[in-house]
Amino acid sequence: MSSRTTTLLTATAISVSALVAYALYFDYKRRTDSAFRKQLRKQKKRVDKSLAESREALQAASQVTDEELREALKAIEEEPKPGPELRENYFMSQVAMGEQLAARGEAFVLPAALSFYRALAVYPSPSELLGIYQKTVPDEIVKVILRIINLDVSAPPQDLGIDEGDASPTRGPPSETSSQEWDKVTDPGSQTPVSLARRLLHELLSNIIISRCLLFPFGPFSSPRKSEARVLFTYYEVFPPKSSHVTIQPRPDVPVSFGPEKVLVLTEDVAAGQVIYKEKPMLACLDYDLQTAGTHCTHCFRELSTVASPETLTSSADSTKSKFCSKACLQAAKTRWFGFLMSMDPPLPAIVELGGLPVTPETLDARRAAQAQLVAYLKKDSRAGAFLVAQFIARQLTMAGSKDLNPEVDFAGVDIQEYRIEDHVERWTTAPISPPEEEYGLLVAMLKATLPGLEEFLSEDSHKSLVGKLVFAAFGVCFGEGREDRPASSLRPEDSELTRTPLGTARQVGTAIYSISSHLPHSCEPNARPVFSSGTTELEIVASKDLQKGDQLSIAYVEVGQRPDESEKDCRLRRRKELARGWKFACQCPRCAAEATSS
Ligand SMILES: C[S@+](CC[C@H](N)C(=O)[O-])C[C@H]1O[C@@H](n2cnc3c(N)ncnc32)[C@H](O)[C@@H]1O
Repeated sequence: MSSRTTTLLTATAISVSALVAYALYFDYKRRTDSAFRKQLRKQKKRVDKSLAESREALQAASQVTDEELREALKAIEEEPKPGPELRENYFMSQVAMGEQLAARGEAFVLPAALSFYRALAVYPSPSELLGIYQKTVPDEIVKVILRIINLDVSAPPQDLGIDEGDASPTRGPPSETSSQEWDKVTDPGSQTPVSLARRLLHELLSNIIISRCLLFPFGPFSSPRKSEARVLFTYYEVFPPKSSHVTIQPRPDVPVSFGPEKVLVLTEDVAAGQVIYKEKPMLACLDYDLQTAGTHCTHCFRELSTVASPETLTSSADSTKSKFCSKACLQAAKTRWFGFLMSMDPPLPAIVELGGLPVTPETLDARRAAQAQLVAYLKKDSRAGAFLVAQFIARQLTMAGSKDLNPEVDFAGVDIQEYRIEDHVERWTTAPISPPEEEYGLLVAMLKATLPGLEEFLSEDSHKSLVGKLVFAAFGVCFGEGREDRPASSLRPEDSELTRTPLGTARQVGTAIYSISSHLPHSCEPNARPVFSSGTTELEIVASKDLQKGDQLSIAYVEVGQRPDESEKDCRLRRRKELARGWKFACQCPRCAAEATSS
């Protein structure tokens, strides 16, 4: 027998005999000693009382009313607050206390939640800490913390006291947080911490929308802000994924090079007709006439006549009457953008409803009306830009608000957890276009009606810059040879939104944006073509001829073939006009150069 087994058996034997001995002694005393009996009765009363107290506390924790939480919140607000130098210690002690209370069981749910809340209120990056709580603190406590935050939302907005120009996200655990970050938690000139909910909302929005994309756009190979260095250094190493058989490279400085600053280069030989890579869209907007006709899936554009029973949202929740070809499409749209943009669902369900928008018939009506106006705007001259911008904002928020920060497996078909939609878009160049004035107002109204405060983060300039990025990267999704029945635009060609498609924008069913293919330049003599063979928005880039490793890929943004009634000169002129009007560039492709000298 091993010494360990012996020790265990000995220990068990001793405890069993000790228990038996104690039971015999206890029984003897109870029968013979009246003082012992009295003491026992007293003890029982004490135990009963404390049990009743715990039961009450337990009930109080699970049934704690908003009123009680509001009082607790008020009491916390009145507590003296630690100055900047003591804030970190205060944070540590509140987390430690929260952990101790949480370990004491259900009766301590409320006090534990209050301690965690106090810690959150002084932490420089509350949404990050909330994410940590969600992974490490018992669910019932997190629920109470979220309820307190929601109550906090109704507090009047205060000056956040955060320097927006330095709103870089604080990453890493609390110990890595710099002392400067701890200083940011307070209003300047006062010791009152700003409303936690406002700080959460502000942090979420400024980190994502403002600092990451709109106010500080930077070119793909230009010097990054410090906090973004890690992302920039590795971005082009992991994106595009190896399976796409292409890399993004700075344009080589050779005499016949044309167009964009960076190019897509093949990493292996491919034969004519071979699919080089496939990718799903980051954003997609069905043409208005098809959306209202209900003939195509709002998410993947699949024709619904090919589907047994399309899915719809309950009618009251969807002002657009959208239809989906499958539960998967309905779910994907709902969680990524549709829920935010086109439904009456809470805008940020996964974290907490930070908007503070009271849910009343009036606020719901206002939200519904703003959504309907935005959708109706699509009709006007078939403009998808405003809707794509709204989708882009919605996707950033829903991704950031999602509990597990799901990887973006839905586009480019790869797990690129580190790089989200904004990481791609911020690397794109902004085209010099001015969207119609009313567009900005419509977007602002929609954001305001969905998540009040959000509209402050979309300035006219940032809207313009986003439209310039998104519209210029847009592809026209065409099935087969394209459709014949797209309503004609009444606009001058230079004012219309054009999409990249060799079949012509007039033949598309909708507009979609792709992370890899946005980098494909135009050539009037392209070596690859976009194809939608699955009858959905999934894009395939197919080689038009045998290609070799190292070749730069190009596609035709417009119809490049010489029509029967056209001379070579006319064809050249038509292509160049369309490119200049639609994409504001003078085509410098080899064919244009060659034809310029021959004519
Ligand atoms: C594929 S690139 C843009 C890539 C990426 N979306 C970005 O913004 O960095 C498209 C841009 O490159 C330029 N471009 C593409 N093809 C061109 C061509 N044939 N001649 C001249 N410029 C071209 C135009 O400025 C066009 O808007």
